[in-house]
Formats: sequence, structure tokens, C-alpha cells
Amino acid sequence: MPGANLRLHNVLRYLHIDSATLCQRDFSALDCLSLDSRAVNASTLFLAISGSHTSGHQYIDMAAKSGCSLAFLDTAKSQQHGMLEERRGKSEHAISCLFVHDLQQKLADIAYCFYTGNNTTNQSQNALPSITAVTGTNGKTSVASLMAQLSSLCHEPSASIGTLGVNLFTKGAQQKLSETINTTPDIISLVTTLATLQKRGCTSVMLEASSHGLAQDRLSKLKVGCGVFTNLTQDHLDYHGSMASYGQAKRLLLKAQDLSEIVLNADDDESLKWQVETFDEQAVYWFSLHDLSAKRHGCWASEINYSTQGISFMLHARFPYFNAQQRVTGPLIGAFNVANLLAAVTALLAQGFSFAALVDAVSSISAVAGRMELFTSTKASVLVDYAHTPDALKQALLAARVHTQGKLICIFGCGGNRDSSKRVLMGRIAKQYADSIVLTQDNSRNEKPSTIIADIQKGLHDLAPHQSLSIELDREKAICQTWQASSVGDIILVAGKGHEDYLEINNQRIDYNERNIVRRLTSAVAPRTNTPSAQSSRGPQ
Ligand SMILES: CC(=O)N[C@H]1[C@@H](OP(=O)(O)OP(=O)(O)OC[C@H]2O[C@@H](n3ccc(=O)[nH]c3=O)[C@H](O)[C@@H]2O)O[C@H](CO)[C@@H](O)[C@@H]1O[C@H](C)C(=O)N[C@@H](C)C(=O)N[C@H](CCC(=O)O)C(=O)O
Ligand SMILES: Nc1ncnc2c1ncn2[C@@H]1O[C@H](COP(=O)(O)OP(=O)(O)OP(=O)(O)O)[C@@H](O)[C@H]1O
Repeated sequence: MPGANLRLHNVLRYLHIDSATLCQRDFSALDCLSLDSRAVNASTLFLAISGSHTSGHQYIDMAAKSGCSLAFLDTAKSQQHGMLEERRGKSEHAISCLFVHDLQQKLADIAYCFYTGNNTTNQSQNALPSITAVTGTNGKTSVASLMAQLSSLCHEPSASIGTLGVNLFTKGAQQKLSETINTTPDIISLVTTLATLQKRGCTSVMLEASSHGLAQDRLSKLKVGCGVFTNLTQDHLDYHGSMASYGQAKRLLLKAQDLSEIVLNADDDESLKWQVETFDEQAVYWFSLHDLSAKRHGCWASEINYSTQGISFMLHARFPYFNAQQRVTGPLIGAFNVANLLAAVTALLAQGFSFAALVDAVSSISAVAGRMELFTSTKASVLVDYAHTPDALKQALLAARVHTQGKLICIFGCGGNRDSSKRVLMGRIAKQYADSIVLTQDNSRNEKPSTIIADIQKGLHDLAPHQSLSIELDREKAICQTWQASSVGDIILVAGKGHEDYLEINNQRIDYNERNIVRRLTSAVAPRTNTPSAQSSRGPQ
């Protein structure tokens, strides 16, 4: 056995390579796999494959320099399979290179053998957490996070994998385990993460499936029990070329191994294409902000109320074996979050969760950190959001407006040394959708904050008589003063920083955590409640 490493032994057995090939050196320390030389160390087995820009083969020396002692090299020549080469590059660090025929195609199985000891995908997957994949242009992060929270509140620890990294939820409490380079990681990173999560007691994982990830087959050989499609709007045409091929890439999810339940958005016509392409053995469920056609199973909402405390609506569920309805409340903002919550609940009900337990759990959920995150108080409610582009600011203000009973106040700035044309546009949007505007500092980098603010002001001429504009460069002060002067029923949207924990000023990063500032401010007077009342307010615009 090579260096008494059982994991490596399992992989070699799967590859039909004699373990004796690697008996000259000690590989006992190897305990993880990576496709990227930039992420390896002495305990990594480096898998060198070709990509669309470069080839891992070019980075063998770099991997050796980082202490890596073994690399598998992809080869198209079957006669090279199992050949070993000792290399000592310019760095003088030795690395054993083992050629593997068609390595790229074998990545998933290698990962399963390495981490679970089983050499069939099925056996290995049964040992790992179950997977729900969420795809769509918008809402992937939100739905994955809501599902993981709800699942953890009803059952065992659950996790989400996506743009916000790998997050483990236990009884609703979130712990960030690691960052991800991609929204949908490569198959080696995915299986590595699944194995880590399993060790931590996690039983189900909600995975964001990007169109790039699906098109590049990053989910290949991953057993995805349930798939969710949120919506399709224009995006990523640089990569996919046309809306048709972008949509088609998303629908590749239907071909995921073992996919048995698919959840579709009845309010998006694109879902009909999904329905046509489903396989006979796949059960289709639907969610909608309106009544669901009697022929369909799934969830829908009625009597939706938006208040400064969040959303509240009547949740209806119709499934083959039950019908139920119950009012639910949650600290989420905007009609799109009602849709996201419906998608999450539908997917969990489709997987056998109890309706009563889910309804209970909804009252304990939180928004994704820094994305329309709601902090209620005895004065205005405050929303912390990451919006830092004109369109994102517009969407955030539109979503906040339906919850506002008093004034909608917007605090924001713009970054320095970046696209300055957006400043005037963001000014115009604030003028169009907010009642009061407070301009402040964002990451000014090495631009003068006053110059940036002057640019934003170009979009803020001719305010209506009911509107007001003020400027406070100190961001924390701007928030505190605005909140102090606010009234019950007002909503303050603080846009631009979201989950970030720094401000970049004079090219230096200083500690700045807006979520903590707002949490302290609003909870000093009254603790945040997670149970919004069902009071009614204006409907969506
Ligand atoms: C264009 C694209 O999608 N590229 C993805 C693709 O890389 P690639 O095939 O081009 O790989 P490559 O750069 O040629 O490198 C070949 C091999 O050499 C290795 N390498 C490369 C350089 C090095 O120094 N050392 C090294 O070992 C690489 O790890 C790779 O194994 O496969 C890699 C592994 O899965 C991805 O990390 C990489 O995503 C890049 C970083 C990326 O930016 N992708 C974006 C477009 C993307 O995928 N975005 C979506 C989200 C979109 C959204 O909704 O916003 C996502 O899922 O992240
Ligand atoms: N169901 C939805 N429909 C339309 N817009 C949505 C929906 N859910 C969220 N959004 C908007 O899209 C933004 C991004 O949401 P989210 O992060 O959940 O989506 P995503 O698909 O993961 O996108 P990204 O990969 O860009 O993060 C939110 O701030 C919100 O403005």
C-alpha cells in the first residue's frame, strides 16, 4: 500500500494501477485533492487537467514548490496510463507524476474513492449529504440559504454552497466554513466539501447551480435528488451567446443523476420548457405568487402583506397526499422573497418535510446576510443591502417601498476609482424612488469623497417638495443620525456595503461592519423581532 495511505490505495484500485508503482515514496500525509496548483500544500494530491485557458500540467513545478509530492497528469494516450515520472523542476522540489488516461472523466469517481472508500458513485453518494440544486438567474443564493435554514430548523444540520461560500446551518444558526472560488465549485471541490460536511453531521446540502457550472458539467456524477428553477432573465450572454442557449444550459439540471423532484416557477413562462423536457420518472411541483392551477401540485401565496416587520402571507400547499394552508410571517423584504420562500418550502415539502414544522420554522428564518437584511426597531426599520449598481439600487428601493408606511430613506455613496458614470444614474434613481436621500462615503479608495458625492448630486436636481437631501461623509454617523431622526413606519435602506466588513479609504481598508452597527443601533432600544405582524400595507408596485 503506498505509504500506508488507504485513500490513495482506494483510488489506485479504482484506476487499475498497481499500488507498488508508488511504493518508493511515502504518501501517507495525503488527505485532500485539488485541481488548482494555487491551493495545494504537502497534504494535497494535485490533479492536473486541461481547461479552456491553460493546463494544470504547466503548474506541476508550482505545486511541488508548495510542498505537493504527488500529481496525477491527464493523458489522452491509454498506453501512458499508470506510468510514473519523478520530476524535479527549477524549484528543486521533487514531485511524483502519475499519468492517468482520461483523468478529466474520472474526477468524480476519484474523489468518491478518495473520500468515502467506495468506488461507485451510488455507494459513495449514499454516504454523503443529499443534494438539492437551485438554478435560475436570480434568487439562487436566497433560495439555497432559506432551504438550508428551514431544513436545519426542522431536522439535522444542513448547508448551502454557492456565491456566499460554504455555510453550515444548525437549528437556523449559520456558520461560514469556507469561501468558494466559483458559485458552483468544480467536482473535486464539491465532493471534498460534501465529505467535510458529512463529518460535521450535515445531512442535506443546497447547491447553487450556475449556468456556467451546468454548461461545464461541474455537477457531473453528482446525485442531485431535487432541482429548483427560480426564473430566467437576461444575463451572461457573453458566455452563452443567446438567451436560448443560456436557458438550455440551465435546463441541463434536468439531466442530473437521480433527479426525482423538480420545482418550477409557475409565474415564469420559461418553466414550460422545463416541463416539456422533464423525464417520466421526475415529479414536477410548482410555486406561484398567485393561485396555482388545480392540476398542479405545489405551493402558492394569497393575502400577501408587506410591513416594516417583513412579509406575511397565507401559504397554500397542495400535494398528492395532503392539502394545507396557514398564515406565515418572516423578516424578508419584497415580492421576490415571497417567491423565494415559496420555492424553498415547495422543495422541502416535495422531499417529505412536515407542513406544520415548516410553517413553524419560517418564523425563525433570517434574510441572507447583507441582502435586504431587515433590522426592526422602535423607530424606523433598517435594511442593509449590498446594492451598488443603479439597477440593484432601483430594485432594492422598489422592494422596500411596498413595506414602507412612512418615509423611505436611502443612505448610499459610490466607490472611487471605478465606473464613475454610474454615480449620476444612482442619484437619479434615488430621486425617483426615495423620499429622503442621505449621501455618504462608500469605498472612496484614493478619490476625494466630496468629488464622488458631487457626481451623485448631478442626478439629484429638482427634488419634489416632500423630498430632502443631506450629506454626511462619516457613514456610521450618517446611519445613526438618520435613524435617530426617523419615525415608526419609516424604512431606511443603507445600500452598498451589505455583508462586507471594511471600508476602503485612501487605499487602506479600515474595519467597518455595517450589519453590526445597525444591529447595535436598533437593538439598543428594542431587540429585533423575527415575527412580523400581519398588518397590511401597500401592495407591490
Ligand atoms: C471561464 C470559466 O468558467 N472557467 C472555469 C473553468 O476554468 P478553465 O477550464 O478555463 O480552467 P483554466 O483556467 O484553463 O485552467 C486549467 C486547469 O489549470 C489549473 N490551474 C490554473 C492556473 C494555475 O495557476 N494553476 C492551476 O492549477 C486550473 O485549476 C484548471 O484545473 O473551470 C474552473 C474549475 O471549475 C473554474 O474555476 C473556472 O471559473 C473561472 C474562475 C470563472 O471566473 N468562471 C465564471 C465565469 C463562472 O463560472 N461563474 C459562475 C457564476 C456566474 C454567475 O451566476 O454570476 C460560477 O459558477 O462561478
Ligand atoms: N426570485 C427573485 N426574482 C427576482 N429577483 C430576485 C429574486 N431573488 C432575489 N432577487 C434579486 O436578485 C439579487 C440577488 O439575489 P440572490 O443572491 O439570491 O440571487 P443569485 O441567483 O444567487 O444571484 P448572484 O449569483 O448574482 O448572487 C437580490 O438582491 C434581489 O435584488
